[in-house]
Amino acid sequence: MLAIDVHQLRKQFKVQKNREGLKGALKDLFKREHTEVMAVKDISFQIPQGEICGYIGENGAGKSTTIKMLTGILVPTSGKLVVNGFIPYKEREKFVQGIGVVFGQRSQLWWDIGVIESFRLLRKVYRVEEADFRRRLDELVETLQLQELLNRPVRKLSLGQRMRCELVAALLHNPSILFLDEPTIGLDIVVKTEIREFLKRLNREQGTTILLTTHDLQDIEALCSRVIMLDDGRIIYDGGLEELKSRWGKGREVQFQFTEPVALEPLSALTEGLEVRWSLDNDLTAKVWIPREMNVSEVLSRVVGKREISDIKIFETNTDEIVREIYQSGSAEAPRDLSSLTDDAAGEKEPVKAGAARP
Ligand SMILES: Nc1ncnc2c1ncn2[C@@H]1O[C@H](COP(=O)(O)OP(=O)(O)OP(=O)(O)O)[C@@H](O)[C@H]1O
Repeated sequence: MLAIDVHQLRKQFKVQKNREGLKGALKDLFKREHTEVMAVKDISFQIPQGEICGYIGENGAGKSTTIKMLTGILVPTSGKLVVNGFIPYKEREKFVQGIGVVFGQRSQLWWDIGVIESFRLLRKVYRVEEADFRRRLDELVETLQLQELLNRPVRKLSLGQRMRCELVAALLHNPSILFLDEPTIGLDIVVKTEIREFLKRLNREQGTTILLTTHDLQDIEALCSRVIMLDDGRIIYDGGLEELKSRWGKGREVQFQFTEPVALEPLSALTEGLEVRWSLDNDLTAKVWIPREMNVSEVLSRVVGKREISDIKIFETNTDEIVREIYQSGSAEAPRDLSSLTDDAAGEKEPVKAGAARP
């Protein structure tokens, strides 16, 4: 069974227009004018159980709107949507038992009471058996090292501590799908790494499916084998991270650590005739940028043997740059070019009841 199955999903928002001036305001009183904003434009994708998939795109691309539809908070304008075997907005009560949600910017914990009290309340909300709750809580508290925090009120926790508690809150009922919206936002690198490790382990040991929205491409690199990229409400890429890099990556950088001080000119002379770019990090360290189509060994062979080298590191193009590159090439060219990669084959269109956001 698929964890998430989406066909031709669309979300259109009706936005009220404000007319200018007093006259306009008076007219607005009687008859409001509306415009429509199409936040998600007929997207299709399938996510098998046990996958960690990154859902990325610039601000306003439609990520949150999709997640809200997938978690049953918003009703789609049209399209087909099955998550964990349920239609999220229709079968909400049964549906939420099987999913966990963490919104990095919002908390599902009660601000003024001890963390453990929030967990106990959530146990009741999700109707988890006491024994199961205890077992699960012990496990999570141990892995995320929350022992000392359990009796503190949430408002007294640091952001990193709070995020770890949010994860526990989202996982107490043992959901098979976890939706994460910017889970590492604002966290320092140590906590980010801890959270990534925890998510990897959760996926490996329990087979939890994870859909992850993030602006932090390190999250994607660390966790996701697949990336869905959204631009202006449409999917412009759906595929492997490696494939994304090889299609759009702009080359590699090799860093040399020399045993004796070096300067730019003699280094450039070594690679004369090759389209590479040298830069110095410090006296002993230099980097050379190599275009993707060139073989790294071509450059290495020119340098090794001529200079004494104590260390070599090869850096792949950073995904951040790739994404920027795709955006810059614009939604006009990129989607056409990438359409063969997206799983956007015209699925049957099955309109569902349009409606407003649920409270
Ligand atoms: N309730 C709403 N009413 C009207 N327009 C909306 C509503 N929610 C979102 N939009 C619009 O839909 C588009 C997509 O917004 P959405 O929040 O899904 O983007 P996003 O990719 O999550 O962006 P971000 O990274 O900034 O969170 C935007 O143009 C936004 O202004």
